[in-house]
Amino acid sequence: MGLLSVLEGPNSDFIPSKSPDINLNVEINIPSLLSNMLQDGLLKELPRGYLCPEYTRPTVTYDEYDESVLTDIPVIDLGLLNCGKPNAGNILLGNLQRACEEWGFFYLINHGVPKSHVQAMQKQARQFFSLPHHQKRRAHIPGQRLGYHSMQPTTTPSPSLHWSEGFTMKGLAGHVHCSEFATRIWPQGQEKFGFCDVVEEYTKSMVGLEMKLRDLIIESLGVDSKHFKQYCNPSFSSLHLNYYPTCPQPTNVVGMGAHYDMGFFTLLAHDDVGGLQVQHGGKWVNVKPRSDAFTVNIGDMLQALTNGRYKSIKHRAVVNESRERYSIAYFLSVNPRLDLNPAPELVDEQHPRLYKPFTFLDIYTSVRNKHLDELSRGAQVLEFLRASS
Ligand SMILES: O=C(O)CCC(=O)C(=O)O
Ligand SMILES: [Fe+2]
Repeated sequence: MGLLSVLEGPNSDFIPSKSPDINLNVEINIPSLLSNMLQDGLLKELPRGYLCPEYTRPTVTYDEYDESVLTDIPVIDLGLLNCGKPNAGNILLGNLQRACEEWGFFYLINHGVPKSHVQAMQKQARQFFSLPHHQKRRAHIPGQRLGYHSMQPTTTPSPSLHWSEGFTMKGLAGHVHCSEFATRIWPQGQEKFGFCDVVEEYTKSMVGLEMKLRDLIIESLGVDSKHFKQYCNPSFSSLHLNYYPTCPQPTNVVGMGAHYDMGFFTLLAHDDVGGLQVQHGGKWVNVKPRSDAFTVNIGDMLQALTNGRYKSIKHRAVVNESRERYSIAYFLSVNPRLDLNPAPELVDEQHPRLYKPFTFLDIYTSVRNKHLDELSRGAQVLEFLRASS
């Protein structure tokens, strides 16, 4: 089979290469195709653009679990809300407060989202990413953090390409715009209805859960909720599907480089293949997927609104040689045009204001571009917004 015919379509996104890694003068930055070509022997080596510099190379492989640390990862049980036991609600709020202060990350169990909704969404993600490349590309919108990307655009610049593909849908109050994408991907097919129905059902579940969790997080801070709600009312949310194909050199690449999520918090549904790593106490920790749980990570905007009390956590995704992986991230973000100010109750003499006022939009229009190098080396964007600098 000729190399170009592997691209299976007229519209493929190969990029002319200055120093070709393969015989033809093209470099194909599509991890799923590269993975197949490496397996079939059509390609001998990973294209150089994917190889990590030493300092970002994964040091822990995807399934090395440190049980002693795993048992420390906080577990937040929403079942405590309705269990009828006295004081259960306060126990839940205390647990949540500690999880957000000490980790910025937790497993969320008894969350009320039916397993069937998660499984249906995972099935749709698998179906979408297994389409021929030219068909997935119909959902590609150049230059935007929206739609399908074979080169994932992440908020944090990365020194190497990510070994993953992504598909982002955005919308307000959980109404993510799905049907335009679906009609482009399947102009004649019935598949579009199935896809949109599942996305709608899943996001509806996520909105319910997101609101419940948002209110609990605010309650756990013991502050007036009005201050927080102005930033996420209506909720600015997005649904992001991740696909990590198998890779023959998993310790030389990253599925998704180290980053902090920018928003309020992220609800992540995993399949049973590990790959998420979070940084805690200076070490990378592999997070074992739990089929009964979402993982939740606090984002930078919540860190700023709480004046640094709740921590955004650095995380990344690693890949492996034998099992492809899918994850579904639901991001709750903030109104991009509002100045972010901490809750007044969280600023006092002992806790002076940590960050200057800034908007979410400022990050994209100026802050990020001024600090690309530091960010690609793992810095958090909030470091450049310190009130004292
Ligand atoms: O797939 C994962 O485990 C991580 C995904 C992630 O961090 C993201 O989509 O922001
Ligand atoms: Fe993330």
